Amino acid sequence: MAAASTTAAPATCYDTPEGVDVRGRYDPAFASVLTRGALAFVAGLQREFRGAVRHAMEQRREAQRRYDAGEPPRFDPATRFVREGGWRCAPVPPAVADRTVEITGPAEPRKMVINALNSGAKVFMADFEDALSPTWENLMNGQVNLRDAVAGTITFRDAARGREYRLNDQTAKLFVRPRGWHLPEAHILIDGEPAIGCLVDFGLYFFHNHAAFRAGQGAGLGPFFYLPKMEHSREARIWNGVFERAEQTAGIERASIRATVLVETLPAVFQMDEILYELRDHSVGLNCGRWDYIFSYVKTFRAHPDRLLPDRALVGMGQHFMRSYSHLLIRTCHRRGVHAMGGMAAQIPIKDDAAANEAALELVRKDKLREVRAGHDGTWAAHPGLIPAIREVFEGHLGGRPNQIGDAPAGQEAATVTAEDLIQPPRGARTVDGLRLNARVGVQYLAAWLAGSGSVPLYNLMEDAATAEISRVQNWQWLRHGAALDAAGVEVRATPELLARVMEEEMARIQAEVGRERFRQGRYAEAGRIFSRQCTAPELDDFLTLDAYNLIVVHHPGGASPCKL
Ligand SMILES: CC(=O)SCCNC(=O)CCNC(=O)[C@H](O)C(C)(C)COP(=O)(O)OP(=O)(O)OC[C@H]1O[C@@H](n2cnc3c(N)ncnc32)[C@H](O)[C@@H]1OP(=O)(O)O
Ligand SMILES: O=CC(=O)O
Ligand SMILES: [Mg+2]
Repeated sequence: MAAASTTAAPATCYDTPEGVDVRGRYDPAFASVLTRGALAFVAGLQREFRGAVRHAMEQRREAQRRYDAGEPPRFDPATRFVREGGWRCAPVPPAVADRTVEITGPAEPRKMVINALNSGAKVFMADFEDALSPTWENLMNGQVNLRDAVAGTITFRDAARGREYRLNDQTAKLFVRPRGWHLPEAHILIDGEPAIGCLVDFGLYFFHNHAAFRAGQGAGLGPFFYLPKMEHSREARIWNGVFERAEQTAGIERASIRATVLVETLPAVFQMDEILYELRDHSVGLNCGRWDYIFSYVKTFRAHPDRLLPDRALVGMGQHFMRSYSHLLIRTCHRRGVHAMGGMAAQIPIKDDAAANEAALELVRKDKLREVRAGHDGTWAAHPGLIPAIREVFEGHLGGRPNQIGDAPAGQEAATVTAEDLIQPPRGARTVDGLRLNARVGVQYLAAWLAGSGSVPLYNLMEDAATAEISRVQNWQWLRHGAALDAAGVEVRATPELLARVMEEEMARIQAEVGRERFRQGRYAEAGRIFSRQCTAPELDDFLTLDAYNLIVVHHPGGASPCKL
């Protein structure tokens, strides 16, 4: 037997519990969050809840079969007692009573996390979802960033600009958004199956941060979360179970964890009371996730030619179905004593054109004024440069109060919102220019996502997975139903041949805009092929990011398993 070495060799693989295999690249920083204890916690969650998640995903498919057959989403007669009951959610945690402006952004890069926490917003929603491309590097760096942020030790040095980043004395409160239920985490296998992505995001973050968060940011409560893309209250029930299990494991009081659910699918708007009811001890409100909501409208009505959307740029909060959704959400939240959060205006600051910048800011102001007047308690900002204007609108309206949860409803409109209002088709023109813009934006977003960036500025707007999805499914819908499109006064049909021509021209335009070299080195050609295939697929892919996920999975033999051989 060889003599044992006196100096221990540095670890090069993860220390994993029974049944867990980590296939992502080894990195000592990642190993500091992928500890044996944390992985055992994630595995425990997966083992307890995987059956319920599988069932919920099957129920989504079953519901879609009904929508395809002509039955629209509706309020469930079986849960009328929940909608009509006089129950309320747990009181709002004092630490987050004021959520007038929430900045959002990906959990990686590190500099952005520091900027968001220092931005002057009340809350920072750190995103593992729409704004983050779920590469192994992004996810694990994101966990490291958040751990250091909660500890208050996060710093960053931008060597090229000679700039140091560190936290201010006053920072935003942290909410974390894990991925949706549908996304796997292929770099971590549990009992031979890919882990459920959101349980990895939630589990690692909760395990490492619950104590520091409650002692610091949460004033005894927390951690706080945003929960995306749910379609039914049974999915909220699973989250509630996950929270209870986490609280028990950590030995902290029940109802410590709090979460805001994004109402961003059409089926979920008919389930808002039921979702809040399932999470009533863990809830801190609902949010109007407008971009995924529009995406979901197309998905839900994919089989119905009488539900075609107009050009993407025309589907705003002014459309009747969107206004109805926002009013009903506000009324529902306030009846139950929690925040009704507004959504994201897509405009971002425009650096090189003062007039265009002022026009963009004015659109953001108008959007926020509509929200606060309707009764929203707070809203989202995509960029730190928007925060002063948004604060001014919200704080001006609220006059020093942290929220308007207890106010009388702003109008009668919400009291009379019907199922018909919620699904009324949006109005406006459908054009070949709209088809083109969808292609140009969809391809550039997908190229960025494949290269690791999940939120990008394109044509002076913020684009993320939710906005890009609208571009994809709208083109698919128009082609699927041979929509009549306006081309400078001439009507043309949306066909695969038209899309092929448009794609060729738009790919050339993208190359001209980004430059030949960047185009060649980027993943534009690959993104173009994927986007064309998705727009012409006989069956609509459920998610752009699910279809493309395999292209960003990188398995490393130096992960955990070889060390166990
Ligand atoms: C549909 C939904 O789900 S919406 C929610 C999900 N989407 C998002 O969260 C999008 C968030 N926003 C962003 O990612 C960015 O603002 C983008 C990609 C749109 C634009 O980013 P950039 O091109 O870097 O903007 P820009 O160059 O103007 O940035 C200026 C500074 O602001 C910082 N910044 C910009 N946006 C943010 C943000 N959301 N959070 C923190 N810092 C930010 C940049 O880091 C940069 O900092 P620096 O001066 O220290 O270098
Ligand atoms: O997540 C937010 C949305 O609009 O989608
Ligand atoms: Mg969304």
